[in-house]
Amino acid sequence: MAKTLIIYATKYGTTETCATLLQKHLQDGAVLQNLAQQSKADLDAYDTVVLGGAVYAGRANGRLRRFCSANEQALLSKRLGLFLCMMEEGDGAVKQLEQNYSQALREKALVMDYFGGEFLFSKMGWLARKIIKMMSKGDEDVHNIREDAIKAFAEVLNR
Ligand SMILES: Cc1cc2nc3c(=O)[nH]c(=O)nc-3n(C[C@H](O)[C@H](O)[C@H](O)COP(=O)(O)O)c2cc1C
Repeated sequence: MAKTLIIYATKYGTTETCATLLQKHLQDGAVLQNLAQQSKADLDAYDTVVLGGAVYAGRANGRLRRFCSANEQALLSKRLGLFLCMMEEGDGAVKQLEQNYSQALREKALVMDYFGGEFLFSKMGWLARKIIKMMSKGDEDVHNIREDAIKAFAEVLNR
């Protein structure tokens, strides 16, 4: 039985890409769970749980936030990893992690990081496309996944 469960929420697919990259770097054969397909998890079956989602207008994916608050007690008994996808970097990204995961989860986490993000225009609805086009001053897809951070995150959990 795999010992690690990676639970994630995504709107445009980037968090899923990052979760899959993380799965490849984890040694014990982690299982992926998309909260849009299955919103409840059998946490008893795993000793390590990774939570991930993306930030939109300063807030993490609602499915992820709801899962974290509904399962906080169970999550606090696990080896825990927390990540978020976003375009912000540095201090801004650290602030998003602090604002979107509870203090209890952050204190319990063995590892917490941001994995970067992407703008994938073909996957956005018209409103998001319009807003992001204005913000990024262009309509070219942007790929900014921090693969080194994903690898380093996995290495902590592999110890
Ligand atoms: C409508 C919209 C709002 C966004 N707001 C933010 C934001 O406030 N801060 C940020 O760092 N990134 C923001 N992003 C970037 C997303 O976090 C990034 O596109 C991420 O890769 C999306 O992940 P997903 O494909 O898993 O949904 C936004 C993207 C969209 C489309």
